[in-house]
Amino acid sequence: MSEDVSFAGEPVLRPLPESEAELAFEGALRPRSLGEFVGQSKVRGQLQLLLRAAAIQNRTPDHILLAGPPGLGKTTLAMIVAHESDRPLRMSSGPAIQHAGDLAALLSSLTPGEVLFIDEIHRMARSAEEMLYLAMEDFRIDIMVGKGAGATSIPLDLAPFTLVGATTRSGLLPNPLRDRFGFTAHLEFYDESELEQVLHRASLLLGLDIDGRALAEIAGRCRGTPRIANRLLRRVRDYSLVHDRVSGLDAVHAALELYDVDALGLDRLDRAVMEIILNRFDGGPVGLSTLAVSVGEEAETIESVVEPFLVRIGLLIRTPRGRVATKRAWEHFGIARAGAETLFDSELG
Ligand SMILES: Nc1ncnc2c1ncn2[C@@H]1O[C@H](COP(=O)(O)OP(=O)(O)OP(=O)(O)O)[C@@H](O)[C@H]1O
Repeated sequence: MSEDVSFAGEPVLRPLPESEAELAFEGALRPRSLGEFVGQSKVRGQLQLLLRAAAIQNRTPDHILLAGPPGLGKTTLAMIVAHESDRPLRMSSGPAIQHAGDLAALLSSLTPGEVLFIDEIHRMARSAEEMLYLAMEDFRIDIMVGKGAGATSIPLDLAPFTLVGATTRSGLLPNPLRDRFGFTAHLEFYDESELEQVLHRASLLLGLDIDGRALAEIAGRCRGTPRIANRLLRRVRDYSLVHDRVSGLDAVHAALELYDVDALGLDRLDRAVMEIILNRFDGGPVGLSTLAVSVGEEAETIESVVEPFLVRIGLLIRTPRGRVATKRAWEHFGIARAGAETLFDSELG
């Protein structure tokens, strides 16, 4: 059985109750304090300072913007901000706030000191965004009553609150909104040693007895993303449950092969994209829309989910003429080009 482990004085982690361990959705594995939160040490230090200063002055912490790709811990940190400042948390999302009235109802119902988390804040309606400017700065909103010439605005004071916004597309936020956050944290992808810590912690909570080599193998294939790490760990757990004779590393290799995750962490869609570029477009360049149609996916999915990873691990480059496969891509997919240098070389001169 896995040993107890504490994170720098944090509560000792013990396996979840059997029922919860079996249903261990993300929530059950989610860190509940900054001490349990693995990696992102700079962000953790900045948040800890901001929260402690607010506590000393007995005021609500400044508004916080959490930016970064999916699965890196933005929601987790929002929950930790509420937990560490011992304040209630209210959760919403940009898509759920499609009118200023939606936001007015939300803001006016907040209790003093409440933490309001708005996920995907870049997808909030513009009219609501403009209402947020005054709310963030003066804890006040102006409610428009009536229409046309007879319309009047009624000021409504709000309870002081802390807004935590999360976004995967910070470039889409208008400057007036971005400027009103007292602190913006940029979450980076995790390195393999941090992901091994995430996995070790999750294995303790899941009551999994899995060796370090197996955790290292998973860490190398989860695209620098804790959400993916935990998901792959659960698949390995399932595989070991069904094939109870299989050891840690064998279970990892067998499970990840079954779920189509290769040695670099590429999944089915990643490989489909790369194989189209390599085989159908001879390494590229190929435009985003052509690529999306060829693999039958939305261009947005290709651009915001698939490509950042392929670029980050050096299989793809984005050029003005389109996407181009790198030499490493040809090697990884074991496709020899007949003699000629890859376009990648000529692209870079
Ligand atoms: N630093 C971390 N340490 C340990 N586990 C983590 C960490 N960050 C994230 N996780 C795990 O990954 C899961 C996903 O994290 P989270 O939901 O916070 O990501 P997110 O950035 O909000 O994603 P999205 O942008 O898709 O909403 C969490 O449930 C948690 O179990």
